[in-house]
Formats: sequence, C-alpha cells, structure tokens
Amino acid sequence: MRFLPGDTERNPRLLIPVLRFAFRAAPIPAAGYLAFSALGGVIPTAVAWATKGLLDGLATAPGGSASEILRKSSFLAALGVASAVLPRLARYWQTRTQRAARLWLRDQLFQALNRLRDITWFENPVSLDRIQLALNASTTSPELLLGAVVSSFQAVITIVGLLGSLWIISPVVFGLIALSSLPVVFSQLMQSREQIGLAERTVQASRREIFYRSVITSVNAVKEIRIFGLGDFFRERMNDETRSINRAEERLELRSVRRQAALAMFSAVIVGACVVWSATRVADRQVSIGDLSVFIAAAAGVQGAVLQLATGIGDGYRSLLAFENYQRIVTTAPVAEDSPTRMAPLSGDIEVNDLWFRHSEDTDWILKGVNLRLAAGKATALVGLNGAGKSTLVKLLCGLYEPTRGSILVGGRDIRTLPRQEYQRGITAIFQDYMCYDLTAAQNISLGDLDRFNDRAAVRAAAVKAGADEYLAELPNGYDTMLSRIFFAGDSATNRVSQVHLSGGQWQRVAVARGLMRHDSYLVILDEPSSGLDAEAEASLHEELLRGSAGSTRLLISHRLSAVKDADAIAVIVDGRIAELGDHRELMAVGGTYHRLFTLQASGYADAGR
Ligand SMILES: Nc1ncnc2c1ncn2[C@@H]1O[C@H](COP(=O)(O)OP(=O)(O)OP(=O)(O)O)[C@@H](O)[C@H]1O
Repeated sequence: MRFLPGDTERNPRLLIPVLRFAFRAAPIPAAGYLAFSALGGVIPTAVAWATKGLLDGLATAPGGSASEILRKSSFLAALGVASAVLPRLARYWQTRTQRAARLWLRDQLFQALNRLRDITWFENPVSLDRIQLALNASTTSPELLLGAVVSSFQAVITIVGLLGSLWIISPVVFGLIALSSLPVVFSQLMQSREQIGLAERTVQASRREIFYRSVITSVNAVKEIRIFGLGDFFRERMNDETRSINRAEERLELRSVRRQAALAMFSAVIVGACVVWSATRVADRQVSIGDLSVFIAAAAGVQGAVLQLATGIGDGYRSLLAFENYQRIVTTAPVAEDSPTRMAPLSGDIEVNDLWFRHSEDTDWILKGVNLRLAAGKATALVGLNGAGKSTLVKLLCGLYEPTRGSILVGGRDIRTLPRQEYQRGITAIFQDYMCYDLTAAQNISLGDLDRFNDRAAVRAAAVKAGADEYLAELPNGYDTMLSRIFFAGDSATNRVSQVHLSGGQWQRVAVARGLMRHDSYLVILDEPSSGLDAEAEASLHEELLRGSAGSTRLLISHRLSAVKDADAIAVIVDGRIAELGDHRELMAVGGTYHRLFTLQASGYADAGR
C-alpha cells in the first residue's frame, strides 16, 4: 500500500534501536536487571567447581581437616543462597524495567499515531492491522525482547562457564555436549518464525474478536443489541473468531512439540552416553569423582542454558519481527510536521483545482476532478445526495486526506507545503459525526481550544452562542457535571449524582459550542451541524454561526436546503464532480439538481402546512 513503506522488507538493524529503549525508558532498573542476571549466569559454573572441590577433597583425604570441609561446604551453601536470591532480585528489576519500557514504547507509538498525516490509516483494514500489531508489540515486546536478550546473555555466561569447565576436564565430553545443543537452537528459531507468521495471519480474526467484544459491551450499541436480539449473534461470532485463532495456535504447537520432542531425545541420548562413559572412567580411576560431578552438572546445566538461550533467541527474533510493525509507524509513517515558528496567517480564496481522490488504487474514485473556489470571507454551501463526496471534500480541505491528484491552494499556497498542524489550527470544523466525550460539560466544550481549557467565561460564551447554556447551567453540578453513562465525575460517593446523559440534540449543541470555542479561524466548516436540532434551534444556530464567523471563509453542508439558500454561493456536487454553481436564484433558474431538490423539500413543507 502506498502509505505503508517498506512493507515487505525485514530490517535486521532493528536490534540496536529496540534495545536502546530499555535503557532510555529505565536506565537504573535496566542496569540492575542486567547485573543480577549476569551474576545468576555465573552461579551454575561456580556451583559445579565448588562441588568438585568438596567431593575431590573428601575423596582424596576422607579424614581431611574439619575446617577445610566446613569452608568448602559453606561456600557451596552460600552459592545455593545466592542462586535462590539472585533470580528474585533480577525479576524485581526486570518487572520495573518492563513497566517503564511499556509506558515509553506506548507513548512513542501514540505520539506517532496522533501525528499521522493522513487519517486513511484509521479507515483501512491493512493499516489498522498494522496499528493493532504495533500496539501488541508495544505491550509484549518489552517483556519478550528484554527477557529474551537478558536471559540469552545470562545463558551465554552459563554455557561459556560450563563448557569451559568441560573443555578443561575433557575436550571429548565438551565436543559432544556442545554438538547436542545445536538442534535445539535451530528448532526454536523455526518456531519463532512460525509464531510471527501466525500472529500476522490471525490479526484480522483477533481484531474482529475485539470488535464483537466491544459491541456487546458498548453503551451505544446496547439498545440495538436488545431490540434486534443481537447479543447471541455477536457472542457466537466472537467465539468463532477465538476458536479459529485457537485452532491455528494448536496446529502450530503440535508441530513444534513433535519437532522439539525428537530433538530433545537426540540431546538426551548424547548426554546420557557422556554420563555413562564418564562414570566408567571413574571406576577405572581415570576421572575423579569431582570431575564426574562437573560432567553431570555441566551436562544438565548446558542443556538447560542452551534451551534458555534458544528460547531467548527465538523470543527475541519473534519480538523483533513483531517490532517491525511498531518501528514502521513510529519511524517511517508520514507524520504531520509542525512548524517551529508560527506560520503567517492564511488569507485569500481557497481554490480546489482538478481534485481527484480515492482511498486506494483498487477502489473507485470518490472525487473526479473537483474544481471549486471558496471566496475569502464568504459563505459557500455544498449540497448533494448521500455519498456524492461532500464529507470527503471536507476532509481534504482539512488536510486529513492527501489528494490523489490535483491540489488545494489557500491564497495561492498548496496546503501540502504548509505545516500541517499549524494549518489545521486555523480551521474550525463541526462534523456531522461529532464526538461525545465522557468528560464534564465544560471539558467537552473547552476541548475546542486547549489554550483556553480553563477559561470558564469563554466556555460559557460558546455555550450561550450554541444554545446550550440554559440546560448545561441547570445540570446538577452545572458545567462540572460529568456527561457520561460510563464514568463518574470522581471517586467520591457525592460525585455519583452528578453523572448525566444528554439528548442527541443537546449533545449536538455541545459539539457546536466546542467548534465555537475557536475564534479567528480562517476557514469554518459546518458539515451538517444542525441535523439533530429542532427547527427553532436550527434557525438560531445558523444565524449565530453566520454572525459569529463573519470574516472567515465558510463552507456549509446541509441536506436542508432552506438552511443554506442564503449562502453567497451554492455548489452542487454530483458523483464526485461540481455539477452546478451559483447563488440560490441562479440555481433555481437553471432548473437542474438544486432546483429539483429544493422544490421537493419546499413542496414537502407546503403539503405539511395544508
Ligand atoms: N473510508 C472509506 N473508504 C472507502 N470509501 C469510502 C470511505 N469513506 C467514504 N467512502 C465512500 O466515499 C463516497 C463519498 O462519501 P462521503 O462521506 O464523502 O459522501 P457525502 O456526500 O458526505 O454523503 P452524506 O450526504 O451521506 O454524508 C461514498 O460512496 C462512501 O461509500
């Protein structure tokens, strides 16, 4: 896909940036984790040599000095204590590192998501899969990757120590045990590759499962779920998705258990042969009892450490592959850059030149060469049937989509060349699918201008203009009332009474008030802001919006043509093209689509009045 660069490439240089996160996120815990793990890695070798020392001491001089035996056995006991304590200390620092790393990684990801230049990332199944995988990676990678790297590091210390000991005592045993360990490493790598493939294959199913789960528990969906009896329908679908993921996982697990069991048997036979051979040599007195104890400790220890290393490499490899999705979004996705200095204020007409847009190469064109001029300081209405492309054009004007072809110029400057976030700060847009935030009434409004988040007078003034003040002021806690069905305003019992839910039209006025918090906007876009309002409210809202945003360039979208007939210009969009342009009188005289729609609506009102 055009907005997912490097989709098919694997990037082997990921390891360094990935490892850096742990030390960036939590330097002291990461150092503690590493240090205690390294010490833990030395213990098995130290125990093997301490055991050999004690056993050889006892075998060669059974009646040796009590103090010597006490010293050696105490040392062995101390090592036992260390081996019991060190993993717990390492675990403590590991958990702290992971917690900090998870927060850091998720924050980086959400910073990137918040700055994605193009909102098609959130409307496309492929990119949504990527985002889901990246989110998974930011949650699981710190655990997997850090655990993998540090436990591999620990395992390497153990393996080097034990194999080094074997090399000193018997190069033959060293060779055999080292050889027996290799297949385990390869098998683990293979399993990791299969697991990442499985995660990529099942991401759609797991996103669908999340969707069904969220529908069943959603406060917005519960009415329809009850009325249409959809609860079991969605539950069954959710279970089907889980079952299909489970089946795929079980197939993989079965394959890997078979492979690993065969390899483990191979290793066990070699290790067993080594032990038997060593034991016979003790009998021949060619090997000391202490040496035999080192063989046995090393054989078991190396096997364990190799498995730990192989698992570490496998987990590390798997999380590195998963991490690619994360890295792609955090480092390579096109983001909206912000200007370090304030951009010169925008002025002049907005020109839409031969604008074409489609969501991807394999979907239909939505805009097919739109040409339109929005005169500076004037109100232009955009009307058209459902699906004609009005909201798509709005998103392009807001810089939320990138034009596929053509351009949008503001005062002669292509908006693609303007700092995106700065450009968007100059726009007020009230969308038809506005948000209802589970926050207080005041917060719902002040989100429109974060610079004035605590400016209660400005919030109230915006609410008055939107016709929301009279009912917001009457709420149990006034503007501090929580507008939510899912959260209380606070934890205290007294706050529980202040939680309120508004009607659709009341919510819409809150959304309008949010839009009105922005002042001096260069462009004001009203994408059907009044569809949920009663007629009286709609009339006063239009009047207020027209008065309040005088001087701004305005784009009004509405299916109620009576609401936009006084606009300076009216553009009719039909199937992705501007089919008619003029003021109300001109378009009525043309006798085209506008005339037909207006007459239809007007006659409806006339009939109703009879
Ligand atoms: N994310 C998307 N991916 C693919 N097609 C889309 C997407 N969003 C909208 N469309 C399609 O684009 C076309 C135009 O949609 P748009 O929302 O711009 O129409 P509209 O004129 O605003 O309609 P309405 O009056 O119903 O709000 C529709 O055919 C719609 O199916």
